[in-house]
Amino acid sequence: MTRPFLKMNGAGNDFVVVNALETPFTPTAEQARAIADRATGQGCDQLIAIEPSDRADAFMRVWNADGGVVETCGNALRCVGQVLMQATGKDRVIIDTAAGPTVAARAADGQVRVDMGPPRLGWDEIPLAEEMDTRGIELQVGPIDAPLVHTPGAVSMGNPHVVFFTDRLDDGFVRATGSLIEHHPLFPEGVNVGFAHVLAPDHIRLRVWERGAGLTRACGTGACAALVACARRGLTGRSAAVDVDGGRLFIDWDEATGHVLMTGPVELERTGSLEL
Ligand SMILES: N[C@@H](CCC[C@H](N)C(=O)O)C(=O)O
Repeated sequence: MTRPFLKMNGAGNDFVVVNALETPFTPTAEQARAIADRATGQGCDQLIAIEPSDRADAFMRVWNADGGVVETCGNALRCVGQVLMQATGKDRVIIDTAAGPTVAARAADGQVRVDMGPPRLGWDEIPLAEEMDTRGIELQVGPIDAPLVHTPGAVSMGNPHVVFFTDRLDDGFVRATGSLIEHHPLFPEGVNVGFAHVLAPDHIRLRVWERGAGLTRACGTGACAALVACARRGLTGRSAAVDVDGGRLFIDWDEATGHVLMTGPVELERTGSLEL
C-alpha cells in the first residue's frame, strides 16, 4: 500500500507526517523504525499521524525513530497545527495528543504558537522511581567527589524531561551523558535529557538527547522543560529565547495561567509517498 506523506521540520527536528484523517495508518514498531531510518528509509526523528478526534480538530500520534509510541512532540505540534490551519482556513486549531489537548495558533512571521499547557512538576508525574524535589534531583554524572554535571531539574511536558544546567554542550559529552541517563533506573518510562547553558536571564542555549531518537537538532518539549527548570532555579525569568541546533524557539511560562507557550518556525521540506 502507498501512503502520501509530508516531510516537515520544526527548527530542524524533522518528521514524516501522514494524514490519517480518512484512512487509518497503523504501522508496526518495525515499520515506523524503517520509515525513520536515515540510511534506508525516508529518515526522520519522529513519525507523525494526523488522526480524527471527537473533541479536537485532530489527534496527533507520535512514534520515535526507535519505533516506540510516545505521548507528544512540541515541534510536531507546530507542524501539524500549520497543516490543519492551512486545510481549514482557521487561525487556531485544537490538537489532541496522548498527553492531552493543545491549542496551536498562527504567530508573527509565519511562525506557529502552541499552548503546551501547565508543566507537571510532581515527582510521580515525571515520573521518577522515587520521591525527590524535582527542582534538583539526586543524580550526577562523573566522579562522586567531582561530578561533571549534577542535580538536574525534572519536568514533564506530557513527556518526561531532565535538564542539566551546564556549559558542557559538546557532541561527545551530550551523546555519552544523554545515552547513559535516557535509560537510568530513576526514570521508569525513560527520559529526554536536556543540557541547558544559561546565557542571560532571557536566553538559553540548549541541546537535547531525546528518548528514542538520540541527539536531535531541536526538541520543543525539551525547550519548554528547560525554561521551566531554569526559572524554578532562579537562573532565568519566565520567558526566554531558546537556541537549539536548528534555530530559535521562544518559550513563555505564563504567570496568570501557568501554561507554557512555545513559538517557533515550521518548514515543509517536500512531499512523497511511503510503501507499506
Ligand atoms: N521532538 C520532540 C519530542 C519527541 C518525543 C520524545 N523523544 C519523547 O520520547 O518523549 C519535541 O519537539 O518535543
